[in-house]
Amino acid sequence: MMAKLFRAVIMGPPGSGKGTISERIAQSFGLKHLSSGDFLRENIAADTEAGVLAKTYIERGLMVPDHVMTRLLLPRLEEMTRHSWLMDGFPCTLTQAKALNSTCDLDLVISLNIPYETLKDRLSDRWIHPGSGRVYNMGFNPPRVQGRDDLSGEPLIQHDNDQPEALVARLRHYKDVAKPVIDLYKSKGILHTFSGTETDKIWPYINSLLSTKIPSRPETDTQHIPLP
Ligand SMILES: Nc1ccn([C@@H]2O[C@H](COP(=O)(O)OP(=O)(O)OP(=O)(O)O)[C@@H](O)[C@H]2O)c(=O)n1
Ligand SMILES: Nc1nc2c(ncn2[C@@H]2O[C@H](COP(=O)(O)OP(=O)(O)O)[C@@H](O)[C@H]2O)c(=O)[nH]1
Repeated sequence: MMAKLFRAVIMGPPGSGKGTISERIAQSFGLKHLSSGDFLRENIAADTEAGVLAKTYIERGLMVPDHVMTRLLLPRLEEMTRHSWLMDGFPCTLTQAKALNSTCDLDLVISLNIPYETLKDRLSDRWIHPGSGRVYNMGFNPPRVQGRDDLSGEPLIQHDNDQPEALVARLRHYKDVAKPVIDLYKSKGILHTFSGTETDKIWPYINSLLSTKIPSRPETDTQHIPLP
């Protein structure tokens, strides 16, 4: 158990490597990786009231409204009183960031800055294991057996909104809504931006930054936990 709890957020456009880097951080530093997208999908699968509502937006390629996101996520974060965590995919908007701010003090925000062409290439080749949120890429980190998750052997899927037609609008939207969030974290002095086209080249910088902030000893029970 770490002496001081550590709260971090990772931001970046779709395909920027938030999930991939979050997994590495979780493994190296023992933080819980919390994924808002996985949490939404679980709520949808479980037909919860918020999940049913969220689905109507996600199906249309829209962002889930702030009040639904905060109602879903903040109570879960408030319960995480004994763990250090890294939140991936939330906050997306200034309203969400302000709501998160009133719940907890963040120690650090990582922002990924990746060129559009790179995002497009990666996402058209992204495969996901829906049960766990594990992410593959046919070139970068292919599954051991094509089309199957390494651990469960279950089939992998692709998201429709990862295809290039949907991506331009998603990226434009990300830029618009993320700008004030990034400015907020910059003004708080907790923003760290990393730019590049390869996760393996960005990772050492993130790793060394975090090494100065938290002990690099993995807990035994970490890795990716979708929020319950
Ligand atoms: N704060 C958030 C996080 C997610 N979503 C919705 O949930 C979907 C799935 O979330 P996630 O898995 O984080 O997004 P991805 O589509 O995988 O995007 P990314 O590539 O950034 O991971 C998003 O497309 C969006 O509709 C949202 O509205 N608000
Ligand atoms: N080719 C390549 N693919 C990568 C790299 N980093 C991540 N990916 C893949 O790109 C896709 C998007 O990464 P992901 O972590 O899901 O990004 P997120 O949308 O920001 O969470 C996934 O299929 C990853 O496996 C990289 O450096 N090179």
